[in-house]
Amino acid sequence: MANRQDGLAEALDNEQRTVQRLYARLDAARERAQAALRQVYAVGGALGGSRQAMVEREVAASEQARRLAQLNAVERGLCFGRIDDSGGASTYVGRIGLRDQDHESVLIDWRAPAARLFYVATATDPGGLVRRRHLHLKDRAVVGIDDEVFDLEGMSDGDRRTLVGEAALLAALRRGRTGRMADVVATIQIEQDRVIRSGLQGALVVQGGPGTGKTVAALHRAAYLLYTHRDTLERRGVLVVGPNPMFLRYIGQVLPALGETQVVMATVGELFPGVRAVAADPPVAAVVKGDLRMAEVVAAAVADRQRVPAGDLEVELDGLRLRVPHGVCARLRERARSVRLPHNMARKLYVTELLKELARAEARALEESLHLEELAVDDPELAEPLDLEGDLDEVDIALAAERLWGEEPVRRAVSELWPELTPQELVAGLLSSPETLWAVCPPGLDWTPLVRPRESPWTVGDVPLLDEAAELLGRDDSADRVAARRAGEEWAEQELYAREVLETTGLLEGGVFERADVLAERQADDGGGLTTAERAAADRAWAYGHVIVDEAQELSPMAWRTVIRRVPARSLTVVGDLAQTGSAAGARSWGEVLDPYLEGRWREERLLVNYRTPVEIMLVAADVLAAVAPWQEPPESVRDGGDEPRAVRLPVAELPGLVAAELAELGEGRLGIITPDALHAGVAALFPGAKDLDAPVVVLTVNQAKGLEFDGVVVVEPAGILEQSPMGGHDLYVAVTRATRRLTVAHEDDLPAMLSRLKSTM
Ligand SMILES: Nc1ncnc2c1ncn2[C@@H]1O[C@H](COP(=O)(O)OP(=O)(O)OP(=O)(O)O)[C@@H](O)[C@H]1O
Repeated sequence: MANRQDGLAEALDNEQRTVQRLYARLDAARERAQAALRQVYAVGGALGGSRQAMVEREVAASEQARRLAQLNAVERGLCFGRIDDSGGASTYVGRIGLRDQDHESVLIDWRAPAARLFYVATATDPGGLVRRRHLHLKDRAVVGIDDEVFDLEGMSDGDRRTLVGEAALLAALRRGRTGRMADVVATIQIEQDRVIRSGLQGALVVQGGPGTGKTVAALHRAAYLLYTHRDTLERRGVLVVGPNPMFLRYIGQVLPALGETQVVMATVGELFPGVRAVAADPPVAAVVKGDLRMAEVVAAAVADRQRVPAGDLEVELDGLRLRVPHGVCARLRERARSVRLPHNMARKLYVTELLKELARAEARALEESLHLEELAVDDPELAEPLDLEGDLDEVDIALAAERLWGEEPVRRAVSELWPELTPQELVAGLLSSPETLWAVCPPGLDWTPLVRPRESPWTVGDVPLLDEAAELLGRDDSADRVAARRAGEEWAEQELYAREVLETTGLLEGGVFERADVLAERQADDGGGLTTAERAAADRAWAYGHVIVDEAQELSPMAWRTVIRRVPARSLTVVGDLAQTGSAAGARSWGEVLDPYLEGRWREERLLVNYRTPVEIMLVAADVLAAVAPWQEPPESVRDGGDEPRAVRLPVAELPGLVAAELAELGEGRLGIITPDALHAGVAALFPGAKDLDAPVVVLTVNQAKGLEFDGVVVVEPAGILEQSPMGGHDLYVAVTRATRRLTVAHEDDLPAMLSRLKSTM
């Protein structure tokens, strides 16, 4: 025993020395990046040099600043593993790659091919390794190690573990939840590694039950792809689409902790710059809005705004009546449509042509009025009709058209026939007009649930309609508008950033810059100083290099259209669980939603192990799954020995007592209270302050809880969750699979049959 202890102490000592050396290399790399940053600004004096030189300096500076940020991000847990091969060589694996003074590699980035064995070696297939070691660090000190020795000779069948680094994994899983997802770079499992390192090309679907690490694997995949395809992806950017803002906050720290800060995160409701939709439609309206036929509806609504007057077009101008025959108006509309340009662009052509017709009409009207005057003076000499129209040449017509465009009655008449439209005007107008909906919806599509007042707030389901409208109306200037609006905010941010740069680099003391605003101005000079991620987020038409869609089962067919438009290269990671589909407009099969765009050219990986929910809770969840998606196998839980789930019958008003008892059981842990939509406000009122993920208690609807997890969960009134929508059973499955340790069901109504395993106490 003493020998083993001595051996461990010695191993810790040795590893401590190595880790110290690695941190020294990290410090040296930081100093180099800081010096390089200082150098960039020092070259050519404070503000001198050509514009070209300045731009180059800014590019170099932002590269060094990014490097510095990355080196700072990897401080915690810099090195977490070591692999030893049968030839006696050891390789250390960490959050970043580092080299010594002789340029020899001393730490391998976890994403590099050489680090792969750390994740995929198993007892049955050790790939030439004799040992894998997990290092546990507290700050810069090695506080523990876990070894797996791949000694096939001495191993029985039962010993052949399927979990990689089991001890380290279980230790990671036992940690209390903080309200923010953490990276799992030290304990990635083989099936997750396959997802993470799958190629960039094409679409990868990751289907897996609750807690199988779909989200965490997808985020590590983003980091892996950025590392492996840095050039392409930094230029084009990576977009992560999540189900709601709370979820995006929950996962928001994972990529920065992996040194990657240039990823855009958005809900579908945020994909249209300038609109921030959070409200949800009632299920019936969501289904209609999400139907692919809505693309035709929007197209028909645009066409409906390109009109021909009922009779001739008549415009009163300075006592003259300009008349363009109905047939001519119809011909002009056909001609403008036939160029197949978006509405607002084709409008230019239409307006030009119509103004020319109006110019001719004006000449005719003038002729006519002169003729009448002449008739009135009764001079047969002068009564010969004039031919003013015939006398006009092209230049006269163009000049007259230009003059007419300045006349309000003309503008009004033209705009009634072919108005300039924003997507917002078109969609708000369409949804508030039963007559238009009736006229433009195809038979069989029940448009009645769509009707609403014109000033209604935007819903998430509106965003794909706005996006569709933007495509049909023409390249919009949303990026410019957002940029203009942000210009003010940006300046404040620029200055703050510049101040930080000055402080971290010491440029302030060096006297290179005295004022942060001077530096900020120079940064602003370079295309507004926006990063790829910022430019991409502000531009509706941005083409991303890769898009990750999480909780992808929730997207409607129309939402898919919007997302796919963002990634012309069709390089996608689609992550979800069809048994958790809560939206009535959501997916029932991956083929159904993806085939229209990918024609079967997508591959699927399945994740089968549940890292969140203990066996005891999963038994309850499995009953729900059997009732709502009997074709799906529940995932297998890694954890066991959790507390027995229970049900308590009590009125909602008594929840605070139950929650206090649950918190006492959890000790340090955090608790989520999940309610039916209808009870949410009432329950939230019982727990003031329980709104944010950082609070010890948070009250959520199932929709808000999607993708999140808590040490303990209280599910309130499951019968209400079941009944709240056609997908209520799926919602209940989501609710009962959020806990890592304790699940308690609080109910006043009878428990649904699918929860009969729970014995209710008063
Ligand atoms: N390899 C791993 N090492 C340590 N923890 C892991 C690992 N894989 C998953 N986890 C943890 O398991 C939990 C569930 O992971 P995640 O949220 O990614 O699952 P999910 O499949 O997206 O779940 P859901 O479908 O319910 O949203 C998280 O706390 C995650 O950190």
